Amino acid sequence: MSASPRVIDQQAPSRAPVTVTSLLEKKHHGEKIVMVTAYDYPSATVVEAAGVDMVLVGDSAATTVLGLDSTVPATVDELVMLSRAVRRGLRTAFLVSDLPFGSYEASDLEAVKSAQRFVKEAGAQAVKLEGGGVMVDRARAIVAAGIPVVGHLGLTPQTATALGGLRAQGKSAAQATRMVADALALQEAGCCALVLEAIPAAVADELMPLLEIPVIGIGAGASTDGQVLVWHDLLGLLEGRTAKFVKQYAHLHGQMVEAVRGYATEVRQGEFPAREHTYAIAPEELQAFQSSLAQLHGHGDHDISGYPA
Ligand SMILES: Nc1nc(=O)c2c([nH]1)NC[C@@H]1CN(c3ccc(C(=O)N[C@@H](CCC(=O)O)C(=O)O)cc3)CN21
Ligand SMILES: CC(C)C(=O)C(=O)O
Ligand SMILES: [Mg+2]
Repeated sequence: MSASPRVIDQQAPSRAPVTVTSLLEKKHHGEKIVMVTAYDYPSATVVEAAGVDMVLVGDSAATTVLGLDSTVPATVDELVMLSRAVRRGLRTAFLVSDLPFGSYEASDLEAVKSAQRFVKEAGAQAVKLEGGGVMVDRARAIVAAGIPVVGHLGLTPQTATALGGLRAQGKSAAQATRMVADALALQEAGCCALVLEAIPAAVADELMPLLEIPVIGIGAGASTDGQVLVWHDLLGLLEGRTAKFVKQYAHLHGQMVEAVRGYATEVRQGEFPAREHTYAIAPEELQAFQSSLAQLHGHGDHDISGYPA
């Protein structure tokens, strides 16, 4: 085989790369923005082929890919590795990487250093960080370093312990009012977009007219400029219950179990591999090989080809 180009490189480019500017244009034209998470090369090629606008390498990788029970343990090294793989599968979609818990909160310097790793090592086009308050300063520092930042308010899973669990946020007037202040502050700090997670739709409805940057919702109702879902959730790749905001567009877990069961059954019954999955050797080469084996061992009649003639 010659050095074969990646599958996606063989497709004719069908649209220009998504940029911060084109996302803003989409908002202004009232076109919904589609975002989805991806964590590796194959998932990236799928979301690219499906034409999504933004791809998030979420710290949800901790729960969806690594099997942990929260996003807190995710590290920059892990998310950089996954982001690099996703980058290789994208051509036009806009790549955002989550800054994991503990990689940006302590200082502006720490935040900028972490964000730079995603840009330099993985080719991320933006980073996302969770929270308002002092995190607005972290966002501003990263923007000042020339890296686009996506904010994230509402249910912020990295600080779920402080929020009293993975619970919808902004359900009190006080909380909702603070969220508006944080959203405006993140916008003022230069964020290029904002994610709103698990808040009442009516709160998002009130927030939308106040914001000029694209707002991507997950469990924030239908009025946001776009939606984001987790890859495993939308495809039904994991067993068990999902959050209220999840819609499953497929149930691939069951299909995958069936496929692997089929494989196991065929191996056990000797049906796989069949002849078409096996390599042939020229009869004269096989004969010569068997003769040399016979010489090595001093007697003949071995058939070690493994397959009946
Ligand atoms: N697969 C997956 N999808 C996600 O969206 C996701 C992750 N994993 N892991 C990291 C965080 C955790 N997230 C979650 C997880 C669970 C709920 C959940 O079950 N929420 C309750 C809220 C109940 C309440 O507010 O009282 C729900 O029923 O929706 C919400 C967000 C979002 N992120
Ligand atoms: C759910 C999205 C917004 C996220 O932050 C993640 O997947 O980590
Ligand atoms: Mg996240």
